[in-house]
Amino acid sequence: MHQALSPARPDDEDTSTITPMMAQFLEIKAINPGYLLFYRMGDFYELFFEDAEIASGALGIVLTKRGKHRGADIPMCGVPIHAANDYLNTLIRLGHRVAICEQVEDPAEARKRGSKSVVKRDVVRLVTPGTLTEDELLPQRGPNHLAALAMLRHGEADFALAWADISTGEMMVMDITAAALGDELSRIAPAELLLSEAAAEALRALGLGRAVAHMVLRPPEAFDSSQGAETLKSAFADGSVDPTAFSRAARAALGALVAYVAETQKGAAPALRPPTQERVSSHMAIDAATRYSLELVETQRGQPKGSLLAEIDACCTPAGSRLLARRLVAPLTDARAINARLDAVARLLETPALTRAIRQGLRAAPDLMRPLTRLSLERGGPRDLFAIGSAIRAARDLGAALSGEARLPADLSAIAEHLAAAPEALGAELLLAIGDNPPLLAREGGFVAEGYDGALDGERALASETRAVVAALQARLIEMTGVKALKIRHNGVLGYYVEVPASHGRTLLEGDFPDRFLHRQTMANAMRFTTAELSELEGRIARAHEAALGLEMAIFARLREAVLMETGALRGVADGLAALDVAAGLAHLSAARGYCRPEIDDSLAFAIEGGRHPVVEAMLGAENRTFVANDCDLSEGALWLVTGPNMGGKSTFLRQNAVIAILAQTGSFVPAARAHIGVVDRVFSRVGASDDIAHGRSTFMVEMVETAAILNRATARSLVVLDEIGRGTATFDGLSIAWACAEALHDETGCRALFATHFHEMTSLARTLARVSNHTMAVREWEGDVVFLHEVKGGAADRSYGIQVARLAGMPDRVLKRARLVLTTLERRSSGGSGAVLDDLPLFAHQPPPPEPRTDMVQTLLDSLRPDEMSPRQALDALYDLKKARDAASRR
Ligand SMILES: Nc1ncnc2c1ncn2[C@@H]1O[C@H](COP(=O)(O)OP(=O)(O)OP(=O)(O)O)[C@@H](O)[C@H]1O
Repeated sequence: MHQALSPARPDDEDTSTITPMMAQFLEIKAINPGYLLFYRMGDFYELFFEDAEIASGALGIVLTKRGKHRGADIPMCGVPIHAANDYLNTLIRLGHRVAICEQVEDPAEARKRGSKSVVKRDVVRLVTPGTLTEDELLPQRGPNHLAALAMLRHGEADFALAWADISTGEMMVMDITAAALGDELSRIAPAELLLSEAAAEALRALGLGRAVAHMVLRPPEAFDSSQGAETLKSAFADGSVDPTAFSRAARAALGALVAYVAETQKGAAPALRPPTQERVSSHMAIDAATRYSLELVETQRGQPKGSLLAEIDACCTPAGSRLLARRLVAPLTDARAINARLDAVARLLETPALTRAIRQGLRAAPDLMRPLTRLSLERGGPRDLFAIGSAIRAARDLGAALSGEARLPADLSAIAEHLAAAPEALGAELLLAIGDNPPLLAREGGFVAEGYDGALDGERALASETRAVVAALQARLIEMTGVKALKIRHNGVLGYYVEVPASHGRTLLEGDFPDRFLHRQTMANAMRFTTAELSELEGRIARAHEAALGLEMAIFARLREAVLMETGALRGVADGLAALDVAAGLAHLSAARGYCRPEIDDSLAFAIEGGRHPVVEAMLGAENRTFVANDCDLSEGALWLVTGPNMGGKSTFLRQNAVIAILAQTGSFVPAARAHIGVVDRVFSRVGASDDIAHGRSTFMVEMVETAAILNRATARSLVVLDEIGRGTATFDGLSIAWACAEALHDETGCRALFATHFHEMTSLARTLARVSNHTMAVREWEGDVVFLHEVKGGAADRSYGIQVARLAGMPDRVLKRARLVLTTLERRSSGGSGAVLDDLPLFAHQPPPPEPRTDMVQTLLDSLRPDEMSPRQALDALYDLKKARDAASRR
């Protein structure tokens, strides 16, 4: 958590020994505790004291020193302005927060106050992980959330979580219980979480002390609900937000969030949207362990590539990808809403030419929300205006293409309406006004297209006509002075000046010329003069430049204002584009991968025919291997016990069914031949457990904690997918726990469940529990090897084939032989009915294995020889091989 980085305060200082600049630094530093201070000096941001030490370590830049403070050197390091974003990026990723302190007056003004005076500086912005707006600093295809957690205590603690993506202006809020906090924090994945010390304490007590990497402690008063209501009222001065519509906790969370945004953006108003209220029950609950187990948005190694999201994301725009990511981690639970999304995908699938055209149009549509936010924060530039213009044009075209279609499903016609409302005139004006390849920032000018503004064109012409004017003047002066080598030149010190070779200098210093030519410099071989005419020309050009820049800035301001006036419509357009991109992307994916439309209703069905795992299928496809499709029917609370060898495809089968449920409720078609799913309220998947060293919990402990959570939270509507519960402890303990869990899921929860186990004893549950049935992964034995068919069939596995799998893995022969011996003994004993097999297991009566029969290898070699087909050379080689084999056998 963030603390003040430097305790130094100006009033602690002996001010007589510190320079005015250092005094200014310390003052600014003191009012921005917890931030690394980027202190602007010329073309650098400098950092001092502890900030410099932290930054030089984090950024790998040289730590130097500058002057002394209380007798000690002041550590310093600096980053050049032009590369500041790269350095900021690194610091923010490491969880630091940075205060950007700029010079806020012209150094000339400061000089007027005396030679020792310091240029006024002020913090213009606080950069924190959750409040980024620059494209270079933001994740391209994912959201960047800032969240605030408010906690009210009356008996039980009541929480509310508010979160926003500052770069797009979306803001959400949710009342939430302590039990649901972990799931929601992991779904929202805030880049930064604001909370009070008391709420942080509560999170720690819930085992969520590390649920968010960057937590920022705020004082308790930041979470005052009446203050929160006031903050909301003034942030949405148009009355679009009624604070009484939210609970007390929600007002507190929203207030803290909005106030922090204002504080970090230093009063520039970000284009936040009125908050949307979410309810925990409106989406399928997927806890952190399930998200991890199913590799929804990243793999278990933390890579986006290889995740389910990466596999199904066929979107053409970053905004579409962001929306898909949001939908995938929060699938819907309302069958009607899910079907509405599926209708849109189905319709686009039926009209491939339209879908192709839409996707092409989307590729030409730049991101709309991030430029809009930057403009509203006064951080935008011509490139943002141009992007908005292009997006409007693309939206109008797409809207027209959609509206031309008959009988559009509801979701698509809502999208078409949003797109048709794109402010056409504004879009056209922006594209007319801004020239090609516009710069990021407006300050240098040169971005308004030629022909857009007559007055601007006039000023520009004047500035560019300079060359001709100078040439004419030079010719006149040559004629007047008779000095053929006279030249008009320009430099930064003199501006425009006349230069003549030294030998002609005298000419201009005599007669009437000194009235006209003012001597300025004598060089080794030239003399320089200025003239009134040249000064006037200089002034005119500078004024033309200034006037052109002034006109451009006025045009920029007017266009920016016009864009901001349309914020509401543009948000609708952005939403429409993103939703269209998701639907078209999913239609494209379904066509390419042969997905089917799932049948979704409020029943308790879960019937999948020919289901596949999208990621494993794609991976196998890349190697020209085929995925074996499998059926699964868990309707009405059925529990499938799945046994079978390792590597047989159990984990894949378990995961694919959970993934199909999630995809279906996200509104996507699914990798199956047919799927009928009654809405699932929660998915729990524990496949491939890992230990949690960071929390000091062993694999077994993690598994037990997670299984306990499932038994406590699953309902009859849930889908539970469990892999090898109880394998991490002694056989009988493990078996007993697995047995009791299966019974509890069947008798008490009654949920739809897949339960994979290596305990073959459990298969007898099918005889006593009505909805339990046995299934196994088919294998074939061939010449002592095991071949996995990856096919799920009814019945129990007869053996586990562990030793064969170990052999495939390259386990040494000696060890395999010994294992076979142990296995045979164990099997003989247990089938003999003796309960106490453990005491005299061969584990404790280890005999070295009998030596290999000497002839084995020699025999094999001999058998393989075909003397009639051998050349003399091959026969000789075979003889050597035989001798070698005999020697090796006798050494054993
Ligand atoms: N249905 C399938 N069709 C084709 N190949 C498959 C199928 N299912 C799994 N495989 C292949 O088999 C490999 C092993 O699958 P999986 O990890 O699901 O096995 P497992 O039985 O869970 O093994 P373990 O118990 O050791 O974790 C996969 O990486 C994949 O290459």
